[in-house]
Amino acid sequence: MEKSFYKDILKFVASGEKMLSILIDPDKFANTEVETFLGRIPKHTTHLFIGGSTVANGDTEETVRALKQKTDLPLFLFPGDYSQITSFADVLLFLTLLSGRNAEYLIGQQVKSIAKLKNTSLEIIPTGYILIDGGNSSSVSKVTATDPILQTEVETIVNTALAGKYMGSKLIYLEAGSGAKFPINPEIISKVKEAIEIPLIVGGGIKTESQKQAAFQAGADMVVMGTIFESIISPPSK
Ligand SMILES: CC(C)=CCC/C(C)=C/CC/C(C)=C/CC/C(C)=C/COP(=O)(O)OP(=O)(O)O
Ligand SMILES: O=P(O)(O)OC[C@@H](O)CO
Ligand SMILES: [Mg+2]
Repeated sequence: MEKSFYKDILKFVASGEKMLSILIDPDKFANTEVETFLGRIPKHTTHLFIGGSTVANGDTEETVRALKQKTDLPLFLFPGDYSQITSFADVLLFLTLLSGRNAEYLIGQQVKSIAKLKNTSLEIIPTGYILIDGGNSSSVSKVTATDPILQTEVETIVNTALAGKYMGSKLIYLEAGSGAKFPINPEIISKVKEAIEIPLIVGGGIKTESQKQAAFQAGADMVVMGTIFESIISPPSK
């Protein structure tokens, strides 16, 4: 049977085994030090996400190729822009920014990406992406010119996740923004998890083991950590 990274995620969820993804921003990553990086991220890392809100053209592909040579971890593209798509990765998280009302990030980018998807074997996973206030102004908010949903707007967050599910999202990603001051409140995570059966990803501002465990206990199936691991290696002179 053909390999499916999405089915693997469903297996994790079914067994109750939690997933940890480390986010690599190609602009802040030294490709020559991939081995050092891989040696220092947590042993229980299950996935690598590669992407950034703004990444110079070609950088994502170089980083993906460097990683591919040194690891068997699944490489998931988590792009801020369709130009970051490269067929050397395993999966493309086909994001739609459900929290915003900017048509460019609801459908514009997705249409632009199609030319890049012809002749690739990337597995495409429709992903409803919901930006929630993390206490500071995030790059995603700036780049997309959209406001995050406030953490007090729990019903709106839950309804947004459900609407995403009915529109076909196979994953829901609750995002507090890279480098968020505070992560998403566990209460929000549990309310969303109660409402949707599809796998739930949570990220943004998670820096400590206890924050990670709190997200898992509340119902996150996968936690994404980025900024906290960026200091392991820094790029030469980007
Ligand atoms: C082509 C497709 C299907 C999607 C791309 C276009 C869409 C809809 C993107 C969603 C909105 C967006 C801009 C997401 C960016 C996600 C991301 C990689 C965040 C990480 O942000 P950093 O670049 O680490 O931020 P800092 O630079 O502040 O650390
Ligand atoms: O960089 P941090 O704050 O860990 O956030 C990770 C990810 O959710 C950002 O898109
Ligand atoms: Mg970042």
